[in-house]
Amino acid sequence: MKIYTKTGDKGTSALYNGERRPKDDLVFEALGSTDELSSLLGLAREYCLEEGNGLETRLEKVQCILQDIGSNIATPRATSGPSKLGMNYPYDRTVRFNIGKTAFDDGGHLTKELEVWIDEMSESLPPLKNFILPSGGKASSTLHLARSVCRRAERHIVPLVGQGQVDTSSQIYLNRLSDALFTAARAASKNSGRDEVIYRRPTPDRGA
Ligand SMILES: Nc1ncnc2c1ncn2[C@@H]1O[C@H](COP(=O)(O)OP(=O)(O)OP(=O)(O)O)[C@@H](O)[C@H]1O
Repeated sequence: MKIYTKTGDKGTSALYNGERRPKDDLVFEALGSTDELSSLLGLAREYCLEEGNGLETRLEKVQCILQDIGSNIATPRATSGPSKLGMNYPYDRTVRFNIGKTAFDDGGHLTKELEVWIDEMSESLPPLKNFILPSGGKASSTLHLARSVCRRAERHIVPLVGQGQVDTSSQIYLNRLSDALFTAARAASKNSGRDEVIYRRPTPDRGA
């Protein structure tokens, strides 16, 4: 089967439940920013490997989770049947994870994993006293870029969660992920032996 079906040429595309919407629908904004975030994490992973900072395994897991969040976004709750949403929808509260098919309810466990990772990394970082500018080598700067795209993905997902189209766990995970990526950027900077560049209030150059 060819990758180009040409069905998107008129500016609409399909969701996982078969529904077609214009490509500027919020759901595609959210899908697009999640996809962009995963692509950036792929680049960050390459730099992490080059710099030998050991962050790449965690980032790969995050990319897999983003894939699940993408499926969650692409399958609006109200207009999707159980065959698309998965076995555990409506959620079975006795089940620890409800990440069957396209439902995304991690019971807080994947988010907790991010918190543990943040706490571990923070232990060996100096306390934050200033604004940090995206900097600190290629891995660090790419992680900062990923962090800012993560926040855009969160902005896109918030209204969809508000409308009941996307699961709340996806939103909570993205919120924690931006903190994890910020901390990972700091850890990568430290590992590369580069000073964090901090914000200093700019003053006019002499003669200006
Ligand atoms: N511009 C876009 N931004 C974000 N997500 C998109 C966009 N276009 C498509 N998608 C999503 O990605 C999925 C795969 O993309 P694909 O390129 O096959 O879609 P298409 O443009 O509708 O089809 P085709 O490229 O074959 O004409 C789509 O089913 C849709 O959910």
